[in-house]
Amino acid sequence: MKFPKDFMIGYSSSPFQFEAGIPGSEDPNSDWWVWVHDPENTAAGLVSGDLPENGPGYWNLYKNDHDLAEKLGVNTIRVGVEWSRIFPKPTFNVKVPVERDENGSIVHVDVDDKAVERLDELANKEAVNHYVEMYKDWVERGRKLILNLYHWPLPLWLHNPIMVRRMGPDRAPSGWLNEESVVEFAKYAAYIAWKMGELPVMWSTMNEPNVVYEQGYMFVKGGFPPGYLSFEAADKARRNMIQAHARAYDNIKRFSKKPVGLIYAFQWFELLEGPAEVFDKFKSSKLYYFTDIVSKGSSIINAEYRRDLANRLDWLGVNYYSRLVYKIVDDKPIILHGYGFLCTPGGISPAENPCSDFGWEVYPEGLYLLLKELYNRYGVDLIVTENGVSDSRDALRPAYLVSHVYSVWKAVNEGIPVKGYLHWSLTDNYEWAQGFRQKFGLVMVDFKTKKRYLRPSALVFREIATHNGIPDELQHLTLIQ
Ligand SMILES: OC[C@@H]1[C@@H](O)[C@H](O)[C@@H](O)c2[nH]c(CCc3ccccc3)c[n+]21
Repeated sequence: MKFPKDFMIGYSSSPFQFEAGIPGSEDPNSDWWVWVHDPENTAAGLVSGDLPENGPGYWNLYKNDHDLAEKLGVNTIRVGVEWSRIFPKPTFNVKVPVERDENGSIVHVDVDDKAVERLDELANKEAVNHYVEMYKDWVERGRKLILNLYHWPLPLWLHNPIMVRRMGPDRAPSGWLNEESVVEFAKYAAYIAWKMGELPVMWSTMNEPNVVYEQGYMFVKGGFPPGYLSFEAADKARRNMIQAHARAYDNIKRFSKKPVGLIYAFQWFELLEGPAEVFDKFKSSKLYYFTDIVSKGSSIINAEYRRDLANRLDWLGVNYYSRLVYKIVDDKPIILHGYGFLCTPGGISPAENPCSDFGWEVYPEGLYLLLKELYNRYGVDLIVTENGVSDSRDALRPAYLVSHVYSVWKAVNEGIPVKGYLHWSLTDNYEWAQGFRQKFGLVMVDFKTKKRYLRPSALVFREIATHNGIPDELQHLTLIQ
């Protein structure tokens, strides 16, 4: 079972979860930083109390991890740049032309050469140069880099989550709830494309915008900032993030010819029983809303076509971990516990699939079904930009890895243009509100010594990467045929 010769195999990471760990690498200027250090959040059990400054230390140890990645046969990594490191101070004063339509939507932001030069004066040059140094180290090994501009933290001057939680979004810097975030994001995106355009083979504007507004304003028990329950706020954040993606897309294109995509949190939505047409409508409105709009310009809910939002998806990053299982009762979708993300940690689902330490059901079939559905819906190149399992004993991961790679291979073999498989992740890292208790690494990290240790799955991964597919002698591990 071989992939095409230029197939991308590797891992994904994010700045906030991997960079800090060695003294001097801290970035205290983001909403997530203050959020996980907030004593009230810790006392309330919203966050774990673990701190990112005790993390894997990629900011300083990047050469070691790149060496390790090479040894494991990695040819591509998806990484990020932290907005709050680049612009620790507000960029509002760099004025750029903004055009609105009759409804006040931001349809155009024009960040030109003069504007990026002025942003360059505001930028934290030490951070900029360090990112260039880190990522050049990888690219100069003749390997590929995919650069994602936003993976959840916002600069404090844009979003103060403690103030929002205490005083409400109208009397605090409210992040994605405020339309100015659209303009500031477009400026930040343009600046990075101008400054680092030579490094990546492809761009992504955002990682999982849906998780940011769902966890921040709806499922507020998950411990995401600002933990402010409001469906209206979730809607507003979603609207602004859609616009921010589109305006960033336009401005990256001014400074770079590389493809610009979006990395999104998908689950396989499975219907156990009930009318399929009701379920498909539900899926379109829930799962495909954001990507429908940035590819087709409209969605099942927003039928009004937005030319300024359409055709802004050169490629689609698919983050897949598990499924969500529903039944339809009186035309209403009811989610079934025990399956998918609602499984019991360390338990077994009703379908007899094992569940991870995080309580996520192992369901590799879902990745194949999802890739097929996404290609039929959007017709763009796909990359599995995240897939992995929280598994401290490495008991599930060998079969999890081979089975999901098999699902990708099956899709590729049917002509679906999946261009890569990036595992989540190379090393253990800081799992947001969960801190260090979830272990997603192929490689274990001793967070006291920062030493890295290969889990057995790292060797399984190496066999797959160096073989560029699943070697015959590993096919017994796949849970699916
Ligand atoms: O939870 C593992 C990883 C995170 O470490 C990544 O930063 C994030 O991109 C990511 N997304 C998902 C799937 C969606 C999800 C997010 C948060 C909580 C539960 C599910 C899993 N993960």
